[in-house]
Amino acid sequence: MVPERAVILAAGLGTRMGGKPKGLVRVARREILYRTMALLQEKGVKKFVVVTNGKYAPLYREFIERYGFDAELIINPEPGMGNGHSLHLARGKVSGKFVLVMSDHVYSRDFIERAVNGEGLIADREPRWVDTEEATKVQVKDGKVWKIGKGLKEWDAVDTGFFILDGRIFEVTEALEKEKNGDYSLSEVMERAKVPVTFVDGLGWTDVDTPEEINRARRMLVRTAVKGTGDGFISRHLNRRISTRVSELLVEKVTPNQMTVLTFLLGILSALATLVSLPLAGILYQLSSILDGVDGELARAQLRSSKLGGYVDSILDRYVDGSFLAVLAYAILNEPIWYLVALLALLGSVMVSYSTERFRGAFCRDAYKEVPALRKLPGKRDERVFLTMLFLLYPATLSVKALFLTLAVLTNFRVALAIYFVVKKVSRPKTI
Ligand SMILES: Nc1ccn([C@@H]2O[C@H](COP(=O)(O)OP(=O)(O)OP(=O)(O)O)[C@@H](O)[C@H]2O)c(=O)n1
Ligand SMILES: O=P([O-])([O-])O[C@@H]1[C@@H](O)[C@H](O)[C@@H](O)[C@H](O)[C@@H]1O
Ligand SMILES: [Mg+2]
Repeated sequence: MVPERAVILAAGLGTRMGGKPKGLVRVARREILYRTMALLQEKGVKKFVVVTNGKYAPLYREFIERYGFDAELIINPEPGMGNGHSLHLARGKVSGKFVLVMSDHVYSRDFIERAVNGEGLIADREPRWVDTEEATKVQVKDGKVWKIGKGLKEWDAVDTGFFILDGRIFEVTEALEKEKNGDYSLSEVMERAKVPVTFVDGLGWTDVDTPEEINRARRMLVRTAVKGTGDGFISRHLNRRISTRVSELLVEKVTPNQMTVLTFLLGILSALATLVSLPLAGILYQLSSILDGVDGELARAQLRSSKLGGYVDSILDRYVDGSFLAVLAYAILNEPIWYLVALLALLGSVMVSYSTERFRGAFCRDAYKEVPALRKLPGKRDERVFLTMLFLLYPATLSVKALFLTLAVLTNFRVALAIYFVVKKVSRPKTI
């Protein structure tokens, strides 16, 4: 059960960041704290307690009001003390289980979806986006924190700055308040409390302490924004390597919808280019296919995914494919039988997408997740576009006819197999 409360430690002065509230630093066009609070809210957290300092309180208050978060601000009058004291100040504001997070950590959706179901300190045994030299490291014994700190020589995992705790933690902070006169770190609290450790390994999260680490956080968000299923062979092994780098360059400047329109226009340009130069048309078509992945990456990295955006993007892709094949047939073919083949290629290209989208309409599920066999079938859009480019690099009527014949057979055979696999899956008892 996901806790309904979350405490956010945001009382630090951000000196390594040039003296600014790190939770309000924007990465991929969103404040760090917006992303964390919005994703936690999506998972069921209803109320937030933000512990900040007197200098940054007005800025956090404006931020909370602007986005309408149900959040209470607590002022830590001594931000120069350890952040364990900041946690202690939240005592009495939360009861039962609660989430505790750092304001300067950037978490991907996948990470939060896993972490909110954990217990105790969420630790990563395969940290991909932090400098382990700088990170807080944890030695785990019997499933609990045994030792914790940045200087550990031997360690089992890295502290992700994400915790699922309960009221008992304040017994430990109470004791440390007296022993340390209020100056102690969160790490000391966790080591004293011997909190349980939950491993969430290898997912997207990072700690932002310096301006350089903003770039690392941006790269993490984009690289982990690649959609899970549905990518074809060319997309997985070629297109995504390029599109994610383009997304990194654009993620602070371009919205997903702007990218959708740009990619559509490039696709239409590639169709018109078939009237001028087949090799150029093929290359532009492949370029538009690569960039077609950017709008989705931007949307997921910027937390701006929308059903409407995906809907429009899918329809525009069909028009690009239809226009390209139609203009290519008009430019090169002149025999009725080959117009028929071109028509079958165009129909098949649209039906590949329709067959999986109709599955979603009928069963409200993702076809590639429900019927894994579909992922192995060749003929997805990224593969078709790449194949088209290859055929058009040799600009001859024969290669165009061979292309249309290949697409007509490939796409319609794939649709037939898709129907077979779906029928097989649905007719099996207790499947969908
Ligand atoms: N007295 C403090 C010190 C830090 N923090 C919080 O604990 C997290 C980790 O601390 P750190 O990365 O050190 O943040 P800053 O102290 O702001 O950074 P700096 O050390 O560069 O000043 C941050 O979310 C920070 O806001 C806190 O709540 N109370
Ligand atoms: O590096 P930093 O942000 O100053 O230190 C932080 C620690 O104060 C915190 O206890 C831990 O949970 C975070 O992961 C991070 O390591
Ligand atoms: Mg930090």
